[in-house]
Amino acid sequence: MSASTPSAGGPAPQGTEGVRGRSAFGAALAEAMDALGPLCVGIDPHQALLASWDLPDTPRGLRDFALRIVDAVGGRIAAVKPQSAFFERHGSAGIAVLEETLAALRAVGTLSILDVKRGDIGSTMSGYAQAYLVDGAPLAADAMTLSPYLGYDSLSPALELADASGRGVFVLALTSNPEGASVQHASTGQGSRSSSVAADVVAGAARSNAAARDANTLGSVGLVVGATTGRAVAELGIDLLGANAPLLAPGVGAQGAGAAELEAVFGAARRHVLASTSRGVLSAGPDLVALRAAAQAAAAEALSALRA
Ligand SMILES: O=c1ccn([C@@H]2O[C@H](COP(=O)(O)O)[C@@H](O)[C@H]2O)c(=O)[nH]1
Repeated sequence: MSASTPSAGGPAPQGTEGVRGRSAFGAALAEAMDALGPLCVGIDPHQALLASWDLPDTPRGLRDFALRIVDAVGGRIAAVKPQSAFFERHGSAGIAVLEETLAALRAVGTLSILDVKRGDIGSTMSGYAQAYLVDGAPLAADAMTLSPYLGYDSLSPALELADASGRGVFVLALTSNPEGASVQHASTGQGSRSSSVAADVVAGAARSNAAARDANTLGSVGLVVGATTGRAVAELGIDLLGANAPLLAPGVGAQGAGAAELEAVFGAARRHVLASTSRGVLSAGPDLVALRAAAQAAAAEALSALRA
C-alpha cells in the first residue's frame, strides 16, 4: 500500500493478521505504520461518551463501546490504545471487558498498546510486567505504557520481559498535559553534565534501544511525547531521533494538537511518531461508517504531517 493512502475508510487490508508474529514490537510497529499510516486510536470509554453513544454506564455498555471500536478500526490502523482507567472503574467486570477487548485486537491482528502507566520498585514492577507482557496472561498486550518516576532503571523487569516476549513499552518522557512540565523539564546534573528529567528518560530509552539501532531496526522501548508539548524537545536539547524509539504522541484532537503541532514538535524524528487520538475519533460514534471516516481523516492528517 502506498504511504499516502491510509486505509481506515476502505476495506481491511489483507495480511495484517499476524503482522506482529514473533518479530520484535518496534519492527512490527514500523511495518504497521508503513502499511496503514502512523495513527493510533484510543479506546477511552468516558461516561460522557457512553451517554452520547446511547449506551448505559455499565460493563455491558463498556463492552458494546469497546468492541464496536475494534470492529470499526481493527485491521485498518497501525495500533489501538485501550485506556485501562475507564475499564477499571467498572471493577472486575470492567477488567473482564478489557481482557475481551485485548483478545479481539489480537484476533484482528491489530497492535494493542495498553495505557496503564505503571511504575514501581523493581520487585513489584516484575509483577506488573507479568500481568501485561507475557504470552497467555489474561491482560497481555503488544505494548504497555510505563511511568519512570521511580527511576528509569526501576523499569528493568518490564524492559527485560518485553524484550524476551517480543513486546514493547512506551515510557513517559514529555506528557501532553500542561502540568507535566513542572517535573519533566526540571534540571538534573550540573555544568557540562546538566540535563533535564525528560532528557534523562530519553537517554535511558536510547541505551535500551542500542542493539536495535545496531541491527538497523526501530527499538521496542518507546517514549511518550505529547503532540501538545510545543518547543520543549528543542529547548531541552533532546535528541529524539537518537533514541531510535517509537514515539507515541497523544494530544491530537481533543487536546488541541493537529498536523502543524505534530510537525513542529517532532521535526527530524517525525518518521518514528505514532500519533494518538481518542475523543477526536470516538466522538464520531456510534455509527460504524462515521467512526471509520473519522479514523481515516485522522490517519490522513497524521500521514501528511509525519511522512511528507
Ligand atoms: O501524555 C499523555 C499520556 C497519555 N495520554 C492518554 O491518551 C489519551 C488521550 O485522549 P484524548 O481523548 O485524545 O485526549 C488518554 O487516554 C490519556 O490518558 C495523554 O493524553 N497524554
